[in-house]
Amino acid sequence: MDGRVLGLSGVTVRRGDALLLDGVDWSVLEGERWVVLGPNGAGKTTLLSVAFSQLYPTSGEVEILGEHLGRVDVFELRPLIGYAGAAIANRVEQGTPVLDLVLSAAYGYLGRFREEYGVPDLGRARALLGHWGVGDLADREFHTLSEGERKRVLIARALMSDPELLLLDEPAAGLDLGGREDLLRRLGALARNEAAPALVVVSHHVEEIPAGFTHGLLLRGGGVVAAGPLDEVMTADNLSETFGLPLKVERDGDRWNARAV
Ligand SMILES: Nc1ncnc2c1ncn2[C@@H]1O[C@H](COP(=O)(O)OP(=O)(O)OP(=O)(O)O)[C@@H](O)[C@H]1O
Repeated sequence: MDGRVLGLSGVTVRRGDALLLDGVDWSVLEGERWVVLGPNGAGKTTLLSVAFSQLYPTSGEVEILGEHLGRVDVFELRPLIGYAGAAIANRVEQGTPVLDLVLSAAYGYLGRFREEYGVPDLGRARALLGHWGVGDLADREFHTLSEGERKRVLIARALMSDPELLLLDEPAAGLDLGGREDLLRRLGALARNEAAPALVVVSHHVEEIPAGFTHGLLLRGGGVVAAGPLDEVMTADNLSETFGLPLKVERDGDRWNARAV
């Protein structure tokens, strides 16, 4: 695998006349922690769907964990990739208990208790929920949880199969200030854990980049504006081009903020 967890080369996704991704080149190496930033409609979710082996590009090459998309059984590949986002949350059946949702991830499906789980699985699921601060919600129905609680449950679920690549689509969206800061603190701790998988987090806001993140990919109109180490990528010029307005960008310790000028 050469230390490369994800490799996209000339990846283009078309739907009718729409160009969702436009010749994207991108590599993620073991140990890297990436944020993907861009405005609404930039192609971030589309990019994550490709990285999760859920969407095949119209053209270009995709290598995930050393396997080439199109030449690998994606049902064997997907348990090695953790994914959390609205695409999962929206598909959870009404009445699904939190613990079942987390457990089912280890078997590559979504939802209800369908088979006998081993004691180690149960222990791991409860431990992950506890680690993400939602251990007391294990027996609640997923759809009765608050937005912040759901986000944390979905991250625990994404980690259940001990993935080598973790993809989080807008984990902080919809959270209040306290919920956002709590989640960013937990993601920061994950980022600093050397045993953690390679991380890719999608966001609209530079304020949501957790401490400890190393790289950034800026997307606009399906194309890459800039990609590389955060210090090189997070310039006012790059972010202004990405979001289509003049921005001032500041780094405050391990965190970033941006505002219009
Ligand atoms: N099936 C489709 N047919 C046509 N256009 C599509 C289709 N799916 C997505 N798009 C368009 O592709 C673009 C990229 O969508 P995508 O969801 O990847 O963007 P995004 O960066 O995640 O946006 P947001 O931040 O709003 O979630 C959008 O303009 C969207 O309307």
